[in-house]
Amino acid sequence: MITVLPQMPIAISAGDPAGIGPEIIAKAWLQRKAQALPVFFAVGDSNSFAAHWDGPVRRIDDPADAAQHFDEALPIFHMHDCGAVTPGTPTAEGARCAFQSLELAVGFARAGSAAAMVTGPVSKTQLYSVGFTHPGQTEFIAERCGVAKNNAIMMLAGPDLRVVPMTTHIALSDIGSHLDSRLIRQRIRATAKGLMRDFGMENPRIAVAGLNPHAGENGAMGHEEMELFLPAIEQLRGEGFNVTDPLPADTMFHTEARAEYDAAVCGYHDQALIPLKTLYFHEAVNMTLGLPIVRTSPDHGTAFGIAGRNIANPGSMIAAIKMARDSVKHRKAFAAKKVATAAAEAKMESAGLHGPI
Ligand SMILES: NC(=O)C1=CN([C@@H]2O[C@H](COP(=O)(O)OP(=O)(O)OC[C@H]3O[C@@H](n4cnc5c(N)ncnc54)[C@H](O)[C@@H]3O)[C@@H](O)[C@H]2O)C=CC1
Ligand SMILES: NCC(=O)COP(=O)(O)O
Repeated sequence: MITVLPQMPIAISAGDPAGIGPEIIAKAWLQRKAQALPVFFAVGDSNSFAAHWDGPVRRIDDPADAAQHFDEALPIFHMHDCGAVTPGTPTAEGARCAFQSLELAVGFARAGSAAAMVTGPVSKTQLYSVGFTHPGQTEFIAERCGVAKNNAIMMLAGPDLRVVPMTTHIALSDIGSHLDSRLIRQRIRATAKGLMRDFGMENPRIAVAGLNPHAGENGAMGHEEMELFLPAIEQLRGEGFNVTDPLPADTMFHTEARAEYDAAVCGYHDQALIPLKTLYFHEAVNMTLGLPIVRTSPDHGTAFGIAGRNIANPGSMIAAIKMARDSVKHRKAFAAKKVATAAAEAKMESAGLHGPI
């Protein structure tokens, strides 16, 4: 007899209840069939969804029940009542709710009761005001997963462009003191490994953006490229990674240039995110590489200014759900390949075929 296992759902933290998170999750659910989306459930206060949407919801208290309701209603793992929600007007109670839904969704993914997690948009200002001490969700999730923050990579991915900021949510004036050769090596190495594991690439091509105009113009416009970037790049090439020299950042994002690499590793947040969001705002996904779990997110924020008006575009949320699903598949294939390679190695070993000929 064939046992049909229930579909493992994806957990989506609702984000700030006063932002567009609940609306885009609901709109993604409405498009579940047209977009062939996998089963997912929201994690949050089911009442806060009612402030944005009057469609069908079903409270669940076990992720395993999401699949049986998904056709008829949006499954919501209801945490507790988070107070009155006015779209567009964030509150401290709402921020605590967002924090808690994030924590719960990480737990579901870590426990294996969700196949992956997608995070709804949160406001950093709001989270900081209720005691959130991490720069962003990326670092929080990394910590909860026991991953050093430098090995958790924020990658934003659109149809033909993936970007990684080596420094994330810090002031421009602090970038110089954060960037060193070790961080550059960690970021590039983890990016390449993440592309292999989460995107099924064999030998990813990494383009490195110089920090200074014209990538420093041989030291005339800055020394970081020669003193920090090149030594790190040389070492990574020695380890077998496919990495460019630092490239002038202003000319590496046009159509033909993008075809030359699989990910652009950039010095700082806006150097990476401006080209990506300009090209693909409603299609791009924020994905954390280097975690034991799969985590994706829409590329945009809470958009308080349009919350409650039913005009939020769910494109990036839908892309985030699809990317999470695809990444789970890639990870399974990657793990299977590793097992097959290890088995072949063991066979060679036992047949005495290893060692010098
Ligand atoms: N992944 C996350 O949780 C992120 C959170 N944020 C947070 O969001 C808050 C607001 O940040 P902003 O810089 O204003 O960025 P934002 O992405 O919330 O909004 C920027 C602009 O894009 C529009 N917009 C955003 N998403 C949209 C959508 N799905 N459909 C239609 N229009 C959309 C907004 O109305 C606004 O005009 C901040 O507190 C920030 O910390 C920002 C980026 C990512
Ligand atoms: N600008 C990207 C962003 O804010 C996402 O950060 P995170 O909360 O996913 O770490």
